[in-house]
Amino acid sequence: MEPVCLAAHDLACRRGDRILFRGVSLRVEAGGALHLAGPNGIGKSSLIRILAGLMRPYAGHVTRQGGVALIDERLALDGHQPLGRALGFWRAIDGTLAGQGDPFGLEDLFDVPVRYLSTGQKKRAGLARLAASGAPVWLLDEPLNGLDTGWALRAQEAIEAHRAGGGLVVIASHQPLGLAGIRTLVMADHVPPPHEDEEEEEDAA
Ligand SMILES: Nc1ncnc2c1ncn2[C@@H]1O[C@H](COP(=O)(O)OP(=O)(O)OP(=O)(O)O)[C@@H](O)[C@H]1O
Repeated sequence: MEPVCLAAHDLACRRGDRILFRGVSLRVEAGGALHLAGPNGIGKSSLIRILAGLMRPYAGHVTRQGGVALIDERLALDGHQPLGRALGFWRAIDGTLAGQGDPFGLEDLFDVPVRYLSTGQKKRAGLARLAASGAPVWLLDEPLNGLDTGWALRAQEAIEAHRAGGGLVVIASHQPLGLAGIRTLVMADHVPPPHEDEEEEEDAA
């Protein structure tokens, strides 16, 4: 079995003229879970994008072992396709097989165009695509947003099953999470003091 691990060393993130965070190091092994916690705008989504390799860090580096799957507020499914075909498109690209059951209760919606799905149904569709991707490293940006209580529990059960199967998860969430042994990265601990940005500009000049 291929090794599965996500690690980051001394990451800093700059957006516009602001350093959002610095000194973020983390390591999540197979079966592990890490919660990114902090208020709106602190940089959780930015960190997830850096971990996914979609954004370059201002400093530091990330190492990934194992394929990565991401969900965030952008639903990567064609809104004009019926849900069944939209999910099938990705199954063909990801090279995964159909017939993994219907853990997100979508079968009755397969003929409905993706754009007509409700917020929670869209979120379930995103989770179904993620689960079908076969990638061991899950990066989840607010995965429970829009889900009712029952589906939020089912989503967390799917995350636990993924971990039990040797996957790992990093989750940015404002919702309480009931995942066994999950660690928390408090983003507020990594916000630079005010005016540090300007000092940095002077150093660079
Ligand atoms: N392209 C950009 N250019 C400049 N600033 C940006 C850009 N994208 C995001 N930001 C800023 O970076 C900060 C962090 O945004 P981010 O989305 O990472 O926060 P977050 O912790 O995920 O917030 P939330 O809890 O609201 O989802 C915000 O102040 C945001 O306005």
